[in-house]
Amino acid sequence: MSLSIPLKGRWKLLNKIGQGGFGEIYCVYDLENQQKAAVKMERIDRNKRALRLEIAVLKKIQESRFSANLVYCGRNNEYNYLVMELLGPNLSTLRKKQPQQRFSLATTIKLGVQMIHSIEDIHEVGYLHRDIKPSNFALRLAKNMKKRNGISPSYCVIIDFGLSRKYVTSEGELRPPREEVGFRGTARYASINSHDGKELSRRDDLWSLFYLFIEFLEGSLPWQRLKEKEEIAQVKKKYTNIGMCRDLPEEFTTFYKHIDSLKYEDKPNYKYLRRLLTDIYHRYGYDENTKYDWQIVRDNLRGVRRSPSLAKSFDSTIAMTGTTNDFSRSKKKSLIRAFSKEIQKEEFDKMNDMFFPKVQEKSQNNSEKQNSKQKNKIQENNQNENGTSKKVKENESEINEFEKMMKMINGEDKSDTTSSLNIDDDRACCIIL
Ligand SMILES: Nc1ncnc2c1ncn2[C@@H]1O[C@H](COP(=O)(O)OP(=O)(O)OP(=O)(O)O)[C@@H](O)[C@H]1O
Repeated sequence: MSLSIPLKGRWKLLNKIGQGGFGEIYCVYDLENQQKAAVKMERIDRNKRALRLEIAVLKKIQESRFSANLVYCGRNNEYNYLVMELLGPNLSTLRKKQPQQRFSLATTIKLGVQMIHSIEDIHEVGYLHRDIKPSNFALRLAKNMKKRNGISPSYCVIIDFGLSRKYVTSEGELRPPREEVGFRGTARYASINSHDGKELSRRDDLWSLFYLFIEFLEGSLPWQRLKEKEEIAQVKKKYTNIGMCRDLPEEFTTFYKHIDSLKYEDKPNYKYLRRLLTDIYHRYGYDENTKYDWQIVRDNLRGVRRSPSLAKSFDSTIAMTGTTNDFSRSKKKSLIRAFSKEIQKEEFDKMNDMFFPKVQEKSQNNSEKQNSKQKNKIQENNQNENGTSKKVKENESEINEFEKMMKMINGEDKSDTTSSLNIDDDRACCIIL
């Protein structure tokens, strides 16, 4: 596609930053506010479309600190597109850059608590994500960390709602499970229920998160090298908590047991799961100064060259956070004990609240202001963007639905909500290994 013509005369395409099964992600330059943003593009002649659903879910979780800011959605002759906040690297890329391709316990826990929050927030608005995996979490850029309405946004953000599904009815009741459904998600992280063709529920997003934790801490999963999803399923079924959590703090076994106890209809105890992680954090003596692995590696590179004493203290820090692979797991644990500070549980709770305050309502005022700003912008350019392509044959009602949603998202139609959209949840499904 041409990179020279700005989308809607406003977003100039700079470079491609991501490619997924459903679309391409570009970094764009916003000529209006001189800021960079990200655009997800989906060809309108594709058979399987996911962007409409993605926009609907992203809109619904805009109140969450764990979502990317939705800026605009539109269509031109070739693409449906979504303009959103530009994020940093995804967690899969970051992990692969770590020594032995694994994260420390501290980093895994800090990210883990945020990931549980983000999953809870999606569930709260009635959707399952159904594709929880490291590349579907990305870091927020430092310049976007400033408070919005007094609330600090999270550092780790959940993305990609192309495989989401509404699990409640419009009355808020749980949808009854279908007898048999096809495989959904990404084979490496999919729950056994998904392999078995069962209807997924809230517990399944947490199963994927559990596999993600193991990969973060161990550097790989036991089925890492397998390509066929049937083979992956066989190996997954052999691994119980004993095999998976053997070398990990006992709380991971408790985590496993909790999600294993959940039935289709059960609501997971998100708070309890977060608590299990923060208990480990507390016990190992990590505190608010404990850095993410990528920050340590960066500082380490700077510091070691400058001063030997600083280098020594970095060695201690690295031992505590487990970013080096020169230490065995037990050596790391004993070093952590040696360095750990005795902090009180109450203090830790305070610290946890400070890091991960509860999601609060953003002020109505602000979103109204945003809506009216966007409304003005869309009115200026409406003529060019809303026409349907003569070259591409499309289903009329689908176009109408997308445009209806565009109007609502971009602030032109305030009477509507995404829940009234007729989105066929499973149309976008595909098997991704
Ligand atoms: N807002 C963003 N800012 C920066 N990078 C992003 C953004 N959104 C997505 N990306 C990058 O693009 C990659 C692919 O994005 P996404 O998962 O949304 O696409 P997808 O087509 O649904 O992918 P998949 O088929 O893997 O599920 C992400 O892993 C991330 O690295």
